[in-house]
Amino acid sequence: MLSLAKPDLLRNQAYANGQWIDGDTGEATEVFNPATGELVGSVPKMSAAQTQAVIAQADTAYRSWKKLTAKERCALLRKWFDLITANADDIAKIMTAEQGKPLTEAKGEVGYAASFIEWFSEEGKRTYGDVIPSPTGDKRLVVVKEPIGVCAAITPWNFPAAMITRKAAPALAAGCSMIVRPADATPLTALALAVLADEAGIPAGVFNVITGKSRVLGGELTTSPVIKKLSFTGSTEVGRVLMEQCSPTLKKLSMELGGNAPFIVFEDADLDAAVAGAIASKYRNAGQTCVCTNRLYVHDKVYDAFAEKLAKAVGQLKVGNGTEEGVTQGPLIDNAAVNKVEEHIEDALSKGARTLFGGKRLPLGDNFFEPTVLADVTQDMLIAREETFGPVAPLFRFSSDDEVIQMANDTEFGLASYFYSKDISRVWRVAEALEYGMVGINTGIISNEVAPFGGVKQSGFGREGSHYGIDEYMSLKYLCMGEI
Ligand SMILES: NC(=O)C1=CN([C@@H]2O[C@H](COP(=O)(O)OP(=O)(O)OC[C@H]3O[C@@H](n4cnc5c(N)ncnc54)[C@H](OP(=O)(O)O)[C@@H]3O)[C@@H](O)[C@H]2O)C=CC1
Ligand SMILES: O=C(O)[C@H](O)CS(=O)(=O)O
Repeated sequence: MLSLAKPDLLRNQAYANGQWIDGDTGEATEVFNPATGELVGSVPKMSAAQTQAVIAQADTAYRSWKKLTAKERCALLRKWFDLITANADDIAKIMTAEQGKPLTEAKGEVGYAASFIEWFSEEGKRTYGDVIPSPTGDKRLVVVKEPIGVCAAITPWNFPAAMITRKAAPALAAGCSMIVRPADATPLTALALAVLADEAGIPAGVFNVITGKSRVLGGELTTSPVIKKLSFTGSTEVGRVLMEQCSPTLKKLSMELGGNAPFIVFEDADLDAAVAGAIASKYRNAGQTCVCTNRLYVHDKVYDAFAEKLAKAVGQLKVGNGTEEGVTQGPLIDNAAVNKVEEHIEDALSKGARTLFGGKRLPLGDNFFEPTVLADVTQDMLIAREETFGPVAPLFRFSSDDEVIQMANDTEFGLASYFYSKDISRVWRVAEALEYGMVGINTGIISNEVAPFGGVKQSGFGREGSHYGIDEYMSLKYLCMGEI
């Protein structure tokens, strides 16, 4: 049993229209600790009819919520931010129990999640429109921004708090209501956020967390004409399905999908900095983030030195239960994730790659895998084309800028990319040539609340965070006044 300072943060009911509710299917989804296999909690399986009722209630709530001033809405968001910050330790414990990430990372994610609420509690007061100089003397032209309406979010298990607030905060700040359907594996963190939204005084029906079968609830959220916006974070495959389901009702969409990030080490790179950046980018959340480095391209002249340094640094990582002191890598989310890691490693080795470190499951539990470094990896291997979503760093060689840019761009994905070089001319040339939504230059960590997060190509579209993020939840209205 989790030891929480605020035990009522751990819920076994869904939260809708300001009420804690059971599912009318009479069934529940159990939530298990990926490190120990222990039961952490359970959540109800709501029905399609219940989901439809939540959508109707969220529509009613939206019509009142949008009438508050931005300042009034943002004051409530600020209270939510303050409560999350005050309860960060408890939320982190719940997150580590259901997702597995080390407590230090979980605490960091709670701060990251709260930062979106803080940011949009400020941005919400700056949704400025335009006054346009009229082309004719008898007219006056004005553009105003308006909340788009009832919104839905379908979120993944890898960031159980931040992927929710990165969507709910701008939506609520803009004057929308929001229905979140979190992943079955990690619903408890989302429900803890709902406890605090309720305590902050966010009105009933404005922020809702529903639980149940993804296809059943997602089927209602994507097809209801009342839902005007869907924001999804997850795999590209599912993103395509949801986009198709949303098309009859022409919803506004944000799609934060899969990645295949290149990490390029040029011959003039600071190798120690590059190793630190590679560790940060590759092994965060045990490699289970969409912006994790998936391929490392190292110039021939520094390949051996970098490989040796990286393997040594990876050997310092401590794998274990996220609640243990000093653990830097927890378990993967489930056995399927471990199987995918093994498949990528076995394929690479069978085609000529070498293991520099790791490469095996750990006897700590079903979902633990060694942080791994592979050498002599080539573009024909699975690991070059598919997102591993696990703690494996494959090293590729290159000998020229043109060659590595071609290899880095040789993917259907375009989310995050990284490179290390001290040559300012090369920095600009490579940054402009990389076909990605985000480029980390001499850093492996690029995510924050003030910058636009998102991708191109098959990594999706739309931007989250930054001053762009709130426009995803608003629409423009043009007022044309004649007879002046
Ligand atoms: N671009 C980004 O920011 C991110 C991208 N991803 C990508 O997602 C993948 C890993 O995350 P993962 O959670 O497994 O991704 P999935 O796409 O499988 O799941 C994401 C969410 O969608 C739900 N879902 C799945 N199928 C459907 C459906 N048919 N209808 C409605 N909802 C559905 C899942 O529910 P449930 O799990 O309960 O079945 C989950 O809540 C990787 O490819 C990763 O790169 C992940 C995180 C961030
Ligand atoms: O879902 C993810 O992987 C996150 O978007 C990555 S980040 O925003 O935490 O970097």
